[in-house]
Amino acid sequence: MTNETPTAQIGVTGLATMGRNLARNIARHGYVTAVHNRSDAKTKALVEEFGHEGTFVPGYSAEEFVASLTSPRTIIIMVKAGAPTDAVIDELAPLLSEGDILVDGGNAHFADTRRREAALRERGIHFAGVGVSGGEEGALLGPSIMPGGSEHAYAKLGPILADIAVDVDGTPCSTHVGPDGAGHFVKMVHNGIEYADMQLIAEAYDLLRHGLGRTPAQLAEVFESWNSGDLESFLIEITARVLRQDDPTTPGRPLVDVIVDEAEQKGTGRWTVQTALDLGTPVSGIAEAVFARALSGSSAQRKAAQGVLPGPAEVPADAEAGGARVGEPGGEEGAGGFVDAADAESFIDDVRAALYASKVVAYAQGFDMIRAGSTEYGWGIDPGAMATIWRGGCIIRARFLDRIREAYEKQPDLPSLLVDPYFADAVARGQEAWRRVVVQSVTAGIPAPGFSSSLAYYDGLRRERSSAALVQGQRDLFGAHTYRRVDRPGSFHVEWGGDLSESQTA
Ligand SMILES: NC(=O)C1=CN([C@@H]2O[C@H](COP(=O)(O)OP(=O)(O)OC[C@H]3O[C@@H](n4cnc5c(N)ncnc54)[C@H](OP(=O)(O)O)[C@@H]3O)[C@@H](O)[C@H]2O)C=CC1
Ligand SMILES: O=C(CO)[C@H](O)[C@H](O)COP(=O)(O)O
Repeated sequence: MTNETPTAQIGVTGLATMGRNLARNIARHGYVTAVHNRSDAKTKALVEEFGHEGTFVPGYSAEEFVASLTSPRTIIIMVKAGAPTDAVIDELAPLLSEGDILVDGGNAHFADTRRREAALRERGIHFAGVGVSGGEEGALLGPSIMPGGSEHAYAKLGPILADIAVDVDGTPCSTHVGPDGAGHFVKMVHNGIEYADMQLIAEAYDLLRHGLGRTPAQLAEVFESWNSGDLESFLIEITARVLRQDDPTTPGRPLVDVIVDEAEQKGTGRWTVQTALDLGTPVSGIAEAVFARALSGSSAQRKAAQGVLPGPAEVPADAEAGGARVGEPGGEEGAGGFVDAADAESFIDDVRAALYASKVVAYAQGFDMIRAGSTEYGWGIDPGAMATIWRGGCIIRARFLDRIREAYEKQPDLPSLLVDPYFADAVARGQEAWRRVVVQSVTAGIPAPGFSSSLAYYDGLRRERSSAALVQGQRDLFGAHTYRRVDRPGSFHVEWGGDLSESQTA
């Protein structure tokens, strides 16, 4: 324990990729920053390498770290989600006093945040679950921040977070989301949308590669051109960078062709889908993205199916392989694709339209889920404010978030983003192309679950009658589960095993 007078205005514990850069960002903004990590090496390295960037106060034990902070203390935890976060809270909480603010900036499950907030509130400690997005660079230069927790905690925390968040058009990408788990809930949905967006871009790439037989570097140009239109976004920008990159060990061989084609996941996309199932919100685009990652990783099943399950007979073998066999350079422009060279430009336009429309569906589903979560937990989340803070800093930052913000500003109770006049018109203009792309993907045997499920969702929303009437009839027949009628209120049942008369049950 140190006897020195505490000087640090804020502390960060957990100095790996995110915590280290977040601490540097805070210190660069003039805050005296206490830093601590379970193992000392990271603390020492931070102070040695970046000590000149601001005023850091290293703490080599939890006691020393806490003692270096002025009261009421504010501490940001930036460690692995789950048990490590609980371990850090358990170590810090006994050292804290009433009125101190403990912030979890990791990717915690919102239910854990609710539990932790309730437990710490009983001890007079304000616990704030804060979503942070932007990766390593964002943490340093300005992330998008989704703070949850009490108004009291936010009154102290808000100005610091606004200082370190990225700024778009004079507005910081940080705003109070709502109490207890609201911030981590919104961060989880952000990540679910991230999964969907990445899956859709990957499908667009797959279709273009196999449809046109172009090299990844040639496709990088397509994505670069898309990035100056309505698809402009961080994920499109980095897609072009990845596709342009050669294997550092073999110049001329595209990096994307030597990366193992099994997508990993830390869990936030899966949590989004699990939570959506509980809330009854159809986030089919996000679910397809999670399942596509799982299928990519089902190596035993994939290996067993290859060479056993046939693809479409009329598609040239070259197009199925897409000139993308590991170790081979990509095909020449127009060679080996399933699209005629003369139709290449219109195919590219169609894929762009399908990507845009599917992306609108993914965001529409994500925003529906935020509304459902907010209603369920009484958080009072403002969807337009979430679109505003996602415009910069985060992984899903995109030009069209401005349009989403405008849509919710005009109509805060918008039933679906898809019915906002701007998006309804944009999707309507692309829907024929979207349908053509889904048909082509099916015909060519190239899976595009994101494109096709988003289109099915769109059709499911817009059709006046759905096939669910038959499902209700089936449920009533086998289980007397009853159905509602279009022409009368109440619940009804048919005597299926008897005289087929209908009775009203409620
Ligand atoms: N990486 C990213 O792009 C993003 C990450 N996040 C989230 O931010 C948090 C930090 O992520 P990241 O920087 O990548 O680091 P990691 O998720 O890899 O976590 C490493 C840190 O956790 C600490 N830690 C692990 N177990 C324990 C434990 N039992 N007790 C105390 N400390 C422990 C490590 O300490 P030690 O050095 O001693 O091992 C280290 O400081 C995570 O919750 C992550 O999900 C959020 C947005 C983006
Ligand atoms: O939180 C993030 C960005 O906002 C991380 O990048 C995200 O956790 C990556 O997730 P996964 O490893 O599951 O793809």
